Amino acid sequence: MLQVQDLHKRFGGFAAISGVSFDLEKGVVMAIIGPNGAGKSTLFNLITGHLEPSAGRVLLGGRDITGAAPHAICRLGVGRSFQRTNIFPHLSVFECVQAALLAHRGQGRNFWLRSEGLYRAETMALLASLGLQDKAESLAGELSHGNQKQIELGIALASDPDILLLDEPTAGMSAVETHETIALIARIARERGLTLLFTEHDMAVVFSIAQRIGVLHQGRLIAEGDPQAVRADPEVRRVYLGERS
Ligand SMILES: Nc1ncnc2c1ncn2[C@@H]1O[C@H](COP(=O)(O)OP(=O)(O)OP(=O)(O)O)[C@@H](O)[C@H]1O
Repeated sequence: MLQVQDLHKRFGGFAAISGVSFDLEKGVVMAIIGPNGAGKSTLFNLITGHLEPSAGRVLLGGRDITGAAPHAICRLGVGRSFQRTNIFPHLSVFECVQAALLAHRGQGRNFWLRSEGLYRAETMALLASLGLQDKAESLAGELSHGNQKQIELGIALASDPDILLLDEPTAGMSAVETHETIALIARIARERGLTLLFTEHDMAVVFSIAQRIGVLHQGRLIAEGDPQAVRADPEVRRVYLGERS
C-alpha cells in the first residue's frame, strides 16, 4: 500500500529525516513513535505532500507520489488529520462533514447554492459511525475536544481514504476520551479495512492497537517491527521507552 524509500528531509543544515525506509501493507495499523522532535510530523508531511523530500521516494500502491501536491495525494486515497484540531468551528457538526463530502466529490464550488440536502444520507451515516448523530445540529466549535477530534476524523473519512494518517489522535484528551477515541479508530479501521499510520505519545494507546511500530530517533528509524519485538529492542529501551520508566 505505502512504500517509503530512503527518505531524507533537511531544513538548512539540519537533518530532520535521514534515510527512513519502510513498507506498510494494506489493512495494517502501524504507529510511529519517538521522543519530541524525532521527526514524526515531518515524516507525515513528506508522505502527504505538505513537505517535499530532499531525497528519497514515496510510493502509494506502487505509484510514485513523491513531491505531489497534498490535494492530489488526498485524491489518490491518503487521508490525514493533524495534531492541531482542524474543523470549521462556526458550522454545525453535520455541515462540517457534509462540506468535506462536497469538497471531495467535486461539488465544492456549489457549496453555497442550496446544498443543504446534498449527501444528507451519507453525512448522517458517517456521523452515526462516529457516534455523533445526536450532535449533528450542534455547532462544532462548542463541543468537547474529544468530539471535535471525532469530527476531524469524519472530515478525513469523507474523502474515503484507503490509508489514513493520524497525527496524535488523542492529544489533549482525558483518559476516558482517549479510551473511547482509540476504540472508535480501531473499529472504523477494522470495518473499512483501512490502512492506518498514526503517531502517539501514549504508549498504552500504541501497544493497544498497533500491529506494527516504527521508532524514530533524531530523524532515523532505529527499529521497526511487531510490538513485542520493538518493546524488547535494547536501543529502543535506551532512547525512548527507558526515558519514561
Ligand atoms: N519547517 C521547519 N523548519 C526547520 N526545522 C523544522 C521544521 N519543521 C520541523 N523542524 C525540526 O525538525 C525536527 C523534527 O520535528 P517534528 O515536528 O517532525 O518532530 P515530532 O517528532 O513530530 O515532534 P513532536 O512529538 O514534538 O510533535 C525538530 O527539531 C523541528 O524543530
